[in-house]
Amino acid sequence: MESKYTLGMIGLGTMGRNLLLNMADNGFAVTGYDKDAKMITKLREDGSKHNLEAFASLEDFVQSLELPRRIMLLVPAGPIVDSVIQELSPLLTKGDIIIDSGNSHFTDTSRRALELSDKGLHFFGMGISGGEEGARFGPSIMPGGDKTAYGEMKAILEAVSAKVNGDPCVTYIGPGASGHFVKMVHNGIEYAMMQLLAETYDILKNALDYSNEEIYSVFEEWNNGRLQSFLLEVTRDIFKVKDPKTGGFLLDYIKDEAKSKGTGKWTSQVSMDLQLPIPTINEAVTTRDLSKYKKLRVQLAEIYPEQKPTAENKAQFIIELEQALYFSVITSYAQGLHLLWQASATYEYDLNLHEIAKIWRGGCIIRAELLEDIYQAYSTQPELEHLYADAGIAAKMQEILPGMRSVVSHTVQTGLATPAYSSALAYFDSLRTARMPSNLIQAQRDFFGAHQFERTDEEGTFHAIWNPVLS
Ligand SMILES: NC(=O)C1=CN([C@@H]2O[C@H](COP(=O)(O)OP(=O)(O)OC[C@H]3O[C@@H](n4cnc5c(N)ncnc54)[C@H](OP(=O)(O)O)[C@@H]3O)[C@@H](O)[C@H]2O)C=CC1
Ligand SMILES: O=C(CO)[C@H](O)[C@H](O)COP(=O)(O)O
Repeated sequence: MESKYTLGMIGLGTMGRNLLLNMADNGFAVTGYDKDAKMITKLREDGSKHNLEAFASLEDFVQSLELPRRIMLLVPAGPIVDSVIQELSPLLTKGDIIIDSGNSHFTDTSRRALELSDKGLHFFGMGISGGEEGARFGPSIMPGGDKTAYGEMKAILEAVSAKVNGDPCVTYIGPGASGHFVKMVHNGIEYAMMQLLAETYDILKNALDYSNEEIYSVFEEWNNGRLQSFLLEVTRDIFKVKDPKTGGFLLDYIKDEAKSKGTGKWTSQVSMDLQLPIPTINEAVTTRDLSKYKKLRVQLAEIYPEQKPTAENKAQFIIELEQALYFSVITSYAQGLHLLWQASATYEYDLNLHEIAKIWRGGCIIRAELLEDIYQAYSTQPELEHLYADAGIAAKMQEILPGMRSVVSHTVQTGLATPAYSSALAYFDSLRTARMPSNLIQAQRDFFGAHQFERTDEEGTFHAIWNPVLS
């Protein structure tokens, strides 16, 4: 068989099929393989219009590829990736490249890279964001790992990625599993923004008594300003979709129990391991989990009935709500980027935060107007530890802080649950506290467990006799 294809895709579902079509549109000769015969047929039908082929046999698929072979996986993350690699690797030649573009856990990626390098195969983990439309017309791409392999992929990735001001939304992220790590944190920020928008919907509906049409208009207006983002745009559009079955709004017929696939949870787990707090992202993960306790929530709603959280001055409240959302969105990015800052040092990823902000400006789910400011902040201060410390961001935070306090005060006073908003404010207030009450925690630990403490006026560790019974 003639080896004429530049890249082969395994997994022709939502992401794989669309990314392959994107590559074909960009002039690359590409081919696909899937264990599902329907997907092969579907791609073959597309193949008549594009420069691509699909194989039903893994052997034929592998033989059709030029050397070194570039094989991308877009199959469900987890054990399926291992089983595909196991089936595939005996068919490969030293120097071939496997690119895992799914949402794999970064520790799996580190392990797979080691296992495959023992066999002389290059492996790199690559995050892709943008969903179906992004994959088809231009995603944001986060490749990490083997730099030689990246060199072999660079031209294809730059061609298919989204572009902002002509710049491709792809960059070499760093060594090891850094690509998958950065994609995981991207998703953590995604969870926080989605939760904030859900809470905003709840506030507009319950504190302001807004209809779905009115909520659409508010989101439309905000999306024309500094809050412009892909997530606000799709959220806005949800408020005009009607249910063909009932004629009502589809949103009103969707169960209030949120699901997840794991990337948000992993972000929270890693942040705990690294002791780098990201409470707003954690709240977003936790609140999805809490939503599943529907029966308990219904029972407790009867025991603790809610008071009507109506806001008095609606015109003023809506201004403050826009400020509070902006404050919380800045905080979500700040937490994610702070986690990347810490991970870069701990895992020696050598991350370039300004490059990451740059490639998140287009194609991905968390693309937003704000990323332009974030990109500028990290461009001028590559060593910036925390976004809050940037002068431009600090000026914005100072201006919108009163609105943030006013909204959270209202929801707390009236019992409207806003876990992400509340945690964003508590995080901000803790981080801007020069002297925290943590001295008391240290005293408590030393009192009951002789865990020792450090003093403000002398180097060293100390233990005190707090309890005369033990003296
Ligand atoms: N959907 C999205 O918006 C995004 C998804 N991702 C990630 O991309 C990856 C793929 O997601 P997505 O495209 O949505 O998933 P899909 O389920 O739509 O597609 C996966 C495809 O892989 C096939 N497949 C499963 N096992 C094998 C195998 N052993 N050999 C060959 N093909 C196989 C599946 O077939 P079958 O259905 O018969 O099992 C299916 O056609 C996941 O890791 C996901 O988390 C990343 C960014 C965005
Ligand atoms: O990677 C993505 C976008 O960037 C996926 O759409 C995301 O994984 C969805 O996650 P979940 O199902 O946990 O909400």
